Amino acid sequence: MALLDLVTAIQAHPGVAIIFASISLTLAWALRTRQKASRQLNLPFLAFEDGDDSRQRYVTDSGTLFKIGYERYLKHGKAFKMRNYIEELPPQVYLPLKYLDEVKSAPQAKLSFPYFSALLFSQDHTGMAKQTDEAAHVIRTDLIRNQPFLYPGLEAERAAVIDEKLPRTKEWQSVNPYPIFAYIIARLAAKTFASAELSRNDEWLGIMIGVTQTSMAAAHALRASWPWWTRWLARYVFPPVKKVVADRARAAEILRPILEERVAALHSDSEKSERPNDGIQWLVEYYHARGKGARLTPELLAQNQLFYAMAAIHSSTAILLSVLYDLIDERQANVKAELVDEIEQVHKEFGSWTRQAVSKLVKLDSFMKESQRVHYVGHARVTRAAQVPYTFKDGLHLPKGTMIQFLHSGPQQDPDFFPEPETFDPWRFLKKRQQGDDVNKFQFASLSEVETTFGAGFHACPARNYASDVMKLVLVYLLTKYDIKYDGDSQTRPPEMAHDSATMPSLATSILYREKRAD
Ligand code: HEM
Repeated sequence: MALLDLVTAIQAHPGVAIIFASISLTLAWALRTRQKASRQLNLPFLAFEDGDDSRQRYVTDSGTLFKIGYERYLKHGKAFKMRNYIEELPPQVYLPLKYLDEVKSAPQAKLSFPYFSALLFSQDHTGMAKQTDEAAHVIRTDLIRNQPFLYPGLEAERAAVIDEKLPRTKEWQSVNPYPIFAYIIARLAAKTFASAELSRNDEWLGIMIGVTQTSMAAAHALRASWPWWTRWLARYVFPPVKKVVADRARAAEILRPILEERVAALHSDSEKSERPNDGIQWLVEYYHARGKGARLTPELLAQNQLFYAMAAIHSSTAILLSVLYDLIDERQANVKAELVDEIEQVHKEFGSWTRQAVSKLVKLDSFMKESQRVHYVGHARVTRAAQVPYTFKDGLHLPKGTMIQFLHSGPQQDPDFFPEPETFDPWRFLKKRQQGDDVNKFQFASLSEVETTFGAGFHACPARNYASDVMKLVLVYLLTKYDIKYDGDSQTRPPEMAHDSATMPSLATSILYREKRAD
């Protein structure tokens, strides 16, 4: 509308003037609040100083800046901020380790893990499933309580799904591993966190594997083309957002009969021991115990299931693939043979892969941890956003909406924490375990201020021991049943992929596999 038309409309309809004035005032208020907020965040601003400080540089090369930020600020106990390539979000704030304890103990109502995701993924407008308190609670209690009983089922399912996706062949076969591993992990996750029948439902698995990608694509597309005050409309008309909403609705439809059956069984006089032991049941019983049975709708169950899929599938798949890339690297040939020996000895002793048996794979555990130290998946951990203005004990003030995180990658390469950090020492953590007074320390799933693969504090991943063991079960099968190598002349690990603070093992690399031959 041209300016003249606008003036005419305002003269003819005073109501238009009021609406126009309110929108202008709201916009001015929002702008002012944002400017005020950025003034209040009193931290040094880190930027590329070599002539290219473009937005694209932050997408592809943030790792370079993180190294500088670690040496210049974090190592000396100082926080810094840097541009967020998602322009509408506030600057990224990285904190030194001295703030970790305070962040760990800060209540969710102040420094929130789910609120960080809500901002990062524009969850209010894309329909992406948000984390609920009960989703985390159930993993923290029921998964941990039931974990030892899950191993026989997981061991069998792992063999079935790997045999299906990597059929035994005498000749080398070339495959792109990421989608295959994502399917394997998704099926095991569905068996644990949903139900046995859903772990064999390919439509369900497709939605669960796809949800992270479709949700992130929707957030990017929405932010690129929709001003924030129009985004509430997107779920009705914008295809990328409609896809997220449709998948969520379809997941709820698939769940409806299963939920009805589970709720009916609770009201029958069936024995508790006859009921399934899986994530759907844990959630159904969680609600039932609180007298909220009627409120666990298929939609809410779908939300929790989609959240589990986002938490479980790509994190495990990326680490699994990353560890495999190190295992088949020609520089680790002797180490691989030692790991196979360990696996065979433990299997001989235990006969099956119980939780206790898996815990005896101490060399594999050390190798996985060193692999993640050197080839970590993602730079940032312990991500939180300030739900209210928050001031640390030393006076550092975070305005409401500030997104904070710790630089997981910094300490991994720091000789003060890990001597000769550039050397890949497969037994680095095994030696630390043997030298220390506590053999439970320095394991793949351990937590400490520099062991932050699984976060820190109350919100640290409650499924970390489960996830670590599932990856081991898959690796044990791959190492003992298959020969695997890179497809191509080079038999060394390909470089990582990077996007903003995310890092991933190469997704473009192919591997060759065949049925294992006796050497
Ligand atoms: C290797 C695989 C995995 C990695 C690397 C991983 C990593 C993480 C990290 C970094 C956090 C945030 C912790 C923090 O900020 O302090 C987290 C939280 C969480 N993860 Fe995992 N995770 C993995 C697998 C899983 C699996 C299989 C599940 C099962 C559903 C799961 C469920 C959760 C839940 C429920 C939370 C939120 C906890 C809370 O807010 O209290 N994760 N995970």
